[in-house]
Amino acid sequence: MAVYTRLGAEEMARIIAAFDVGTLVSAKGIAEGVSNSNWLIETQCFDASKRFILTIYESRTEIGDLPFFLDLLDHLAARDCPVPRTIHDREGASYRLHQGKALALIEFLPGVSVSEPTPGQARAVGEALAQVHLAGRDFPGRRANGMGRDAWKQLLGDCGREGLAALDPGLPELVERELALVTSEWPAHLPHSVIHADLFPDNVLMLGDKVTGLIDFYFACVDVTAYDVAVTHAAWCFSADGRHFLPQLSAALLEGYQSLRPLSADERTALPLLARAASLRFLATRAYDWANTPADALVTPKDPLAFARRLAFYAQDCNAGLFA
Ligand SMILES: Nc1ncnc2c1ncn2[C@@H]1O[C@H](COP(=O)(O)OP(=O)(O)O)[C@@H](O)[C@H]1O
Ligand SMILES: N[C@@H](CCOP(=O)(O)O)C(=O)O
Repeated sequence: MAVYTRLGAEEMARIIAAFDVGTLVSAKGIAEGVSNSNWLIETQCFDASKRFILTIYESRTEIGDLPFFLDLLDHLAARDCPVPRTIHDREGASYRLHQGKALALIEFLPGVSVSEPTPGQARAVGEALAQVHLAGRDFPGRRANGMGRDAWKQLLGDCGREGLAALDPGLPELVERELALVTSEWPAHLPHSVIHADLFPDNVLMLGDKVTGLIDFYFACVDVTAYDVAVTHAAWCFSADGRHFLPQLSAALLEGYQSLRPLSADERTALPLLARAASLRFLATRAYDWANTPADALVTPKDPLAFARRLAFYAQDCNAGLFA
């Protein structure tokens, strides 16, 4: 469930009236998602019925970052990437403030998030990711990766050796070794670009093999481009529990990506390390949330060990050639 902010019907109608989208017909809270509050909004504009997503940004999204995220959506949409456009209000602003929180109205896109992707779907996601990387090249916005190496160190440090060992006795040693490795060998020389940084299946809307929407750009930033390929690989090419690597999905994802943006030899060489880094990043947030989510919270924390298993997989010598 992700509706943290309660809005009465009249209040919702006043919010929607600030946009030139017709009159409010219905507003349904959306259960999926964990970070922000989302509603599916239906309006009537002359004879046409229209749908939008209203998002109220909660504590994890900095208001100062919204121009980067929302301008990026408009930039990518204008270059035919399958991302939702932001609906600007009657004064031309991409977000508004409401009782101290920011809110935005976003184009509704059709499609569903798949939970057991096929190779055809993985290929399409690889293509869509490359499309974003290429279309983002002339985006002028800048945002550092707030969930980069320093953040992983902080989050994993906060968990402590005992906290990690409570999840799995071998975890402290694995984390210590891998954190030292990815920090000392981080390939800062590789090309940078705008990256999504969280392109999991639940952030991709699809109809059959077609990507109809890439959503949830709220970790987007400028970072090593191939790191985004590694994040997407870790997110899509394993069973959800991380126990099984799915080689057909891996081949299809990389093929789709490279059909639009071929990886350089240096990027391919760095991908095994970047995949270990990507696994650490999600292990870090999940381990932290596992220990720190209050028991009565309306959110189910995600399993950190699913990413510890991916990390152990990518770290095996026999898998170093995975991206060759
Ligand atoms: N533009 C959109 N079009 C259609 N559905 C959307 C759109 N944006 C979000 N959603 C729906 O809202 C849910 C939560 O959105 P998301 O941005 O992932 O929230 P959170 O940031 O809380 O994770 C998605 O799983 C999807 O069902
Ligand atoms: N994709 C991350 C969780 C990020 O949450 P989101 O709802 O904002 O996408 C994970 O799986 O750990």
